[in-house]
Amino acid sequence: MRLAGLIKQSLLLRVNKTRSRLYATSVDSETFALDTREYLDFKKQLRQHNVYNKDGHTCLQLECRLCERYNYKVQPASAAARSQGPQAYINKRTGAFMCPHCDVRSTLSQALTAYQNPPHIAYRRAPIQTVEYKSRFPNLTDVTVDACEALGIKGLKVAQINAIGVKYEPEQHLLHFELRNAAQQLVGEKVFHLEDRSEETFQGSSCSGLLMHTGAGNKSKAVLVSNLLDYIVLATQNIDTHCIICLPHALKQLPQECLPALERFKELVFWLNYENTHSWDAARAFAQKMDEKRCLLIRPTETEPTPHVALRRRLNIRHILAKATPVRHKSITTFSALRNDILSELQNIEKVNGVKWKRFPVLNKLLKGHRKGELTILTGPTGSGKTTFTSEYSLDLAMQGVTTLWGSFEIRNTRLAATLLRQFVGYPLDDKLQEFDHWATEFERLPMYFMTFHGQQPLKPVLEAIEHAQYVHDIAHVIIDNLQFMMGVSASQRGDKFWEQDAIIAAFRGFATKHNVHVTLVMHPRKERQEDELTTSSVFGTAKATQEADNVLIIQDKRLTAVRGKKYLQIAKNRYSGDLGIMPLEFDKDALSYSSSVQSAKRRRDREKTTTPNES
Ligand SMILES: Nc1ncnc2c1ncn2[C@@H]1O[C@H](COP(=O)(O)OP(=O)(O)OP(=O)(O)O)[C@@H](O)[C@H]1O
Ligand code: FES
Repeated sequence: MRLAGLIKQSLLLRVNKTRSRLYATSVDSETFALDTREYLDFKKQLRQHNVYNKDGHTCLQLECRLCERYNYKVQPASAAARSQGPQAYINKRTGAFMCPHCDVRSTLSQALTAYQNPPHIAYRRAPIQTVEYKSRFPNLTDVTVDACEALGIKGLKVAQINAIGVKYEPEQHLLHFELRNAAQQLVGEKVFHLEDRSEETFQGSSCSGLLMHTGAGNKSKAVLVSNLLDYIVLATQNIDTHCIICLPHALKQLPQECLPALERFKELVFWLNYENTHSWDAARAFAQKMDEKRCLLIRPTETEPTPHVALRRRLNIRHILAKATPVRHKSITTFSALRNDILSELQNIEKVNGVKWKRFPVLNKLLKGHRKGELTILTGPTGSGKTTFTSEYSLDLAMQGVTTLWGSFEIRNTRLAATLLRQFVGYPLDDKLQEFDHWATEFERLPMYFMTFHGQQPLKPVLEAIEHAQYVHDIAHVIIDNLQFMMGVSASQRGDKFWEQDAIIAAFRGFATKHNVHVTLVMHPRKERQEDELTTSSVFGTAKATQEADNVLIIQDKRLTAVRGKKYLQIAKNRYSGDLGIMPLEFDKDALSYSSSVQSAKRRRDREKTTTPNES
């Protein structure tokens, strides 16, 4: 009981602390810094406890469990129902946890305890806070005809301005507008002094208020304006495609508490009043804060002035709106758009390094691992074991859960699968057929798929098949053995052949990047004299192949040219870490394996077999 009291007290204290912090300036509200690891842990917890959440443009939206409004015992089971309850927001840049219903803001770690499910027996949720904003203007009336005329907006009727919820304060001769947050709570007010045409903003403990005219229907687009005159002009135009929103502090500041109310919009058009170059910079900063991808701009020009000037000049407001251009081009990005990804990469460097091979520790040392989105080219002389090696290298990854798609154009799928199975088992099954069922059942559990193409194939259907498999089966690794089989028979001229190969490599490069899939291409080298060592330029075709590839692996066979020559795999290009080197390829014919670890395990087993009878 004492513990319960303590927890309740401490939670209340936290909430109160947070509330008092809200009284400070909005600069203070930006001092939260996202701890990426904490954020990822939080998300993991949400997933584990099946808490409704939605990744939005600037915030993670989730059901609020902070206060007594959330009752663990009577929660609706369906996610749809839970998405209707009180929603809280976590700013993805700062990590601030905000609940507009109770006007509470806290840090992630403070909020975390509320999401344990079921909660600790002694845990008590904070009491519900009521958001109470008391207006400074108790004597508001409907807007009068005189007040409407004093605005000086051409053609504006008093009924129109009253219809959008504007009120009039006769004593101070001002127009009054309500500021509401994401939960539609009244949290502040904005006024327009008719005497000197100045504006003022008043907010309560929260700085989350926006002035919003939604009109009829559920709109997914909004126009943002920076002053009340522009707001009145647009809100009285009956624009049925966009909500009209007035920023609370023009271009001076945009507190992060305002962002949750903008989450539902897929498109935000900035039609702002840029008084000076500073305000242009501010607008760009706002766009970044709101997620540039959904922001469009109307640039201040003679033909596209701010809304109330446009109305005065009898310009077509809807035409100007339609001309808004995206802030961001889909092919151009900025460092700030990438910074969270970079941070997350740095914090998860082991994951970024990729999946480690169990059979090839040397490859781990040099390549660091197998990563998605890369293009690997493997080459080597005819019959040197390219297919056998690729088969084992892909099997190793598939055994660790890398979903793999094989495109074997050279050898039939049955033969390839037989090789994979033998490598999986570690010995041939020809004289142990009784074991076949057992091993085949085990093998079937691997996430491996095979394309049914065989022989010469055009690129297009192959890419379509891969794209389908990638979507349906979440393929992470595609192997094409080998590339020369995708080249048309008709391209007999040398020049055409090179061009065609380059085009195929470029297509796979693009595919790897676009779908974040690792593509391994097996290629024949250009014909060179056997005694010459293969180099990256030995890869058949132009330099394009090696330029496009992230990794180039070459099987070097020195057995034919030197008495004590060996076979090894040379890492001739490694874009990720830059480490080059070689991996000896000792072959075990029984297991069709090049793996030193498989071979030493086998030697150990053999030794044990021979020593055991003597011992017994
Ligand atoms: N180091 C080795 N020693 C002996 N035999 C090997 C060795 N490596 C592979 N082999 C065998 O050589 C044969 C050819 O191997 P594989 O098909 O993998 O070569 P490839 O380079 O893909 O051939 P191609 O150039 O025809 O595509 C296979 O039967 C394989 O078991
Ligand atoms: S509903 Fe979120 S804190 Fe009360």
